[in-house]
Amino acid sequence: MFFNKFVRTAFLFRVANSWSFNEMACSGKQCSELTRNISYLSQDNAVALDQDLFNEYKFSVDQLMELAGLSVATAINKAFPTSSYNTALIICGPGNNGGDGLVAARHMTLFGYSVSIYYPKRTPKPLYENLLWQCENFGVKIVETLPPPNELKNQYKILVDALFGFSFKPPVRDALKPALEALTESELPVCSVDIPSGWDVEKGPASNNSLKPALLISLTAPKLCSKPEFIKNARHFLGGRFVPPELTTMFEARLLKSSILKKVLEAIKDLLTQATFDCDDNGIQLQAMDNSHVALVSLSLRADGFDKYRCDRNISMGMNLGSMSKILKCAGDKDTVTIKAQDNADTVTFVFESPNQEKVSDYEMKLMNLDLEHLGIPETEYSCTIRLPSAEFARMCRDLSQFGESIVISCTKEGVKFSASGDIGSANIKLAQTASIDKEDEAVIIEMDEPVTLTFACQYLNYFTKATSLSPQVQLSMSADVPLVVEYRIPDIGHIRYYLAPKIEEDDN
Ligand SMILES: NC(=O)C1=CN([C@@H]2O[C@H](COP(=O)(O)OP(=O)(O)OC[C@H]3O[C@@H](n4cnc5c(N)ncnc54)[C@H](OP(=O)(O)O)[C@@H]3O)[C@@H](O)[C@H]2O)[C@@H](O)CC1
Ligand SMILES: [K+]
Repeated sequence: MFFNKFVRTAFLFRVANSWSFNEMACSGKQCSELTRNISYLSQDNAVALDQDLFNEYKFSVDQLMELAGLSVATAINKAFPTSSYNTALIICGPGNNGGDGLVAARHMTLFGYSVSIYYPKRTPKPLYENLLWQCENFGVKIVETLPPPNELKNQYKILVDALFGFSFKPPVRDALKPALEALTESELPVCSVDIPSGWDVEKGPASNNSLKPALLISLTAPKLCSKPEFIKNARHFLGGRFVPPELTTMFEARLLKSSILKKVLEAIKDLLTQATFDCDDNGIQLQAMDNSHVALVSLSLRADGFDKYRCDRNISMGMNLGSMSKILKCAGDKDTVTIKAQDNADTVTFVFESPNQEKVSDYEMKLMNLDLEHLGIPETEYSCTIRLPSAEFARMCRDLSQFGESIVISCTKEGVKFSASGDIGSANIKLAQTASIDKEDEAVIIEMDEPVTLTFACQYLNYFTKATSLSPQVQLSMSADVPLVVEYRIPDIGHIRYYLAPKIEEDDN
């Protein structure tokens, strides 16, 4: 009993079926596996993956077939339980799809079904001969002659279609036509293994008369013909847990402290509703104008700052930052966070793991197609750079914004002055360079080639200070007539920089 339960969870992932969605959704780990596997394979890809499993990953055919057949039996038992569907006829073809059917027959017998097999074109190889031998010894009945399709329902409650898999090339040859007709014309629910027989592996059913399965169990990965527009209302499972994770994931970035990513999001989400994360071998970059096109945000997270980083191909992921922030709020501060994406995927997955792996949760987020142009940021020599404690800067910006909408930053050899004025009066805060630097985080350091005085909108400076918790220090770089740069260095991993153009003093004329 326990074993049965175990194998069900271990080998079966549901792809698209409303009926036990909640069960899957709350079972943490399985959901991440589920999303990782949902990309559709062409016929060539399916054959290539098959070869990789044998050649690169050293699986044997009977190993894969056993796992495939077990997941088929498990899916059938879920969708068509023995309480209502106790008799099954499995129609087996000459290839490996038929072999999956022979394995499923044995497991279905153990699940309590009364199983018969129709196996018209037997392949004289020890693998198939042994599987058939095992079936016979497990009490599976071998049907030599098929009754007419309309009589099948007098003897069986379900049919299992293990006739053709991904190597089928239409049209079906005469010798196997009766087997296919039984599947298409019986009016019994049909459970198709990997590919509904007779369908084009990529283009789906050829006509309205093609097989309409009630259940499809994709093996390894769904093929193009299993897209929802083809399988319509059929229940759809993904079976066969033998795909090595590295085959399906092409981007993976892991941080032991999710808090860094949470803080990064806090630092940008009020300025940007959406942004593209550009990932390559060197790390993750984000560059975007704020929603009102006044400020520019530039984020850089180096690959070596992550605890694990892998990016097989450059990938740009457009994300809604509000949604991403909601997801990151679900992570505990001590959780590790892993961001994962598949090749050409339209989703990204966030996995949070508690310190002892007692709790693992994953969240899948839809990616967006953002057509955002990249703005080159020129390397600039600045007339002044001011480093000061980030909390001090945040407090000054907040305090001064009570007085007016703008802050004037004036850097001279005496120090730096932040001023604001408005209806209630005016305010000036002067900071001098720290005399001795005992505590670097608390130091004020001013480097000045030429004095500069510029005016900036308070509102934006206040947005920038949302990055305060990322770094104990902030650096302001200023030159006449170029945007101010407000930079927070994120320890050991990168930086976030905000660029803000100075306000032009209004001319009296
Ligand atoms: N890792 C994986 O990927 C795994 C794959 N697995 C399973 O293997 C399946 C693929 O197996 P496969 O390659 O043996 O091909 P499959 O489709 O069963 O049969 C080909 C046979 O059909 C015949 N035939 C073809 N066209 C025909 C026609 N028009 N009319 C009549 N006959 C026709 C063809 O004959 P031939 O043309 O060679 O004379 C040949 O004998 C896959 O779908 C999955 O179920 C799992 O077991 C484990 C993991
Ligand atoms: K099939």
